[in-house]
Amino acid sequence: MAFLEVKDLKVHFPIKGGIFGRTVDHIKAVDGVSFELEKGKTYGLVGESGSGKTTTGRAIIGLNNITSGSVTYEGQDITNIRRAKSSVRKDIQMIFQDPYSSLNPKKRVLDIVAEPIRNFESMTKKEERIRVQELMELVGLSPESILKYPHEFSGGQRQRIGIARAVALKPKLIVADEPVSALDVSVQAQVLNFMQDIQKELDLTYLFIGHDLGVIKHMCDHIGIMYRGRYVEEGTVNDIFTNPQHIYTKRLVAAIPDIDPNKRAEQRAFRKEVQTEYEQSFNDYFDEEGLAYDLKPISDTHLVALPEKG
Ligand SMILES: Nc1ncnc2c1ncn2[C@@H]1O[C@H](COP(=O)(O)OP(=O)(O)OP(=O)(O)O)[C@@H](O)[C@H]1O
Repeated sequence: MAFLEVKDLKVHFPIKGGIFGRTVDHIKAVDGVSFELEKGKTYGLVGESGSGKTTTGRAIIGLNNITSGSVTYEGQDITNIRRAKSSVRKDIQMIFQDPYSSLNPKKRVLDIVAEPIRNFESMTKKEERIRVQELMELVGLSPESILKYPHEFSGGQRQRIGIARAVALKPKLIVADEPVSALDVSVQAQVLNFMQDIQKELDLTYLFIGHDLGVIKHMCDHIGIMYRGRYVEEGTVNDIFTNPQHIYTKRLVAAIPDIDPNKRAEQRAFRKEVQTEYEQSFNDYFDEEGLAYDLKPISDTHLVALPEKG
């Protein structure tokens, strides 16, 4: 049994129009996505802006309505997670992209981090304070800082507060939506390494949403590549980085900056080869609307749900 199974997930947003504000069309933000998460591992959802990654994560956690498909967590159907038992809702939490806007600037850290505790548990004020102080220590901030406001912290520290809030209820699964992309490059690695440390310490499973393949490679065991609401490819980190199949994935991999000076020539050659393949065979990979066709799976674990060509 998979820890989390997402099956043929669709999230369509209505587009209203006309004088009566009727639904005239839909944005197919997520249009048939399937994948499985293994306990204790990190699964990455990758794709360019607008490909549907965030909507997928938000739908799992109940922040977007699911149009069709299903989500199963430890064998229980949680497609409508807002109606699920509170023990399940406590188990799945989210870390948001931007620690500048996701923390209420008018609230003290104590109230920000205690919010999920107040929603789900009954603690005395004293117990709550002790719990938040412990969480501060866990994320590497001083227990006294619970009386400060978000603006008194740096970006990296703010994201640590976001992480403290996300782990306050001892969850098992965390949807991390681009948790470092709003941070200075110099602190990104610290926050990522910290996320890996607490993953081990708290036995967490991550659904890690990102567009930076360098970050994804560092964090993830398995990756799904999204393009316009669908999967184009899925596989282990090794599969995707050493043997990408779809031209879209190849282009993403080819675009990773050259860090290792010994591999620069190799990377340049790969980039050129990918560009030539892209120009020569666009019609083999995409239909007239620019939607990607399915390709042969790299491994048996592939769950690509795209139309067959032809
Ligand atoms: N609440 C909403 N109402 C209407 N359209 C939406 C809504 N949320 C997202 N969309 C649209 O759905 C599509 C997918 O958006 P989504 O944010 O999931 O992509 P993403 O891959 O996470 O991109 P980014 O990296 O920019 O966050 C986009 O076209 C977006 O404009």
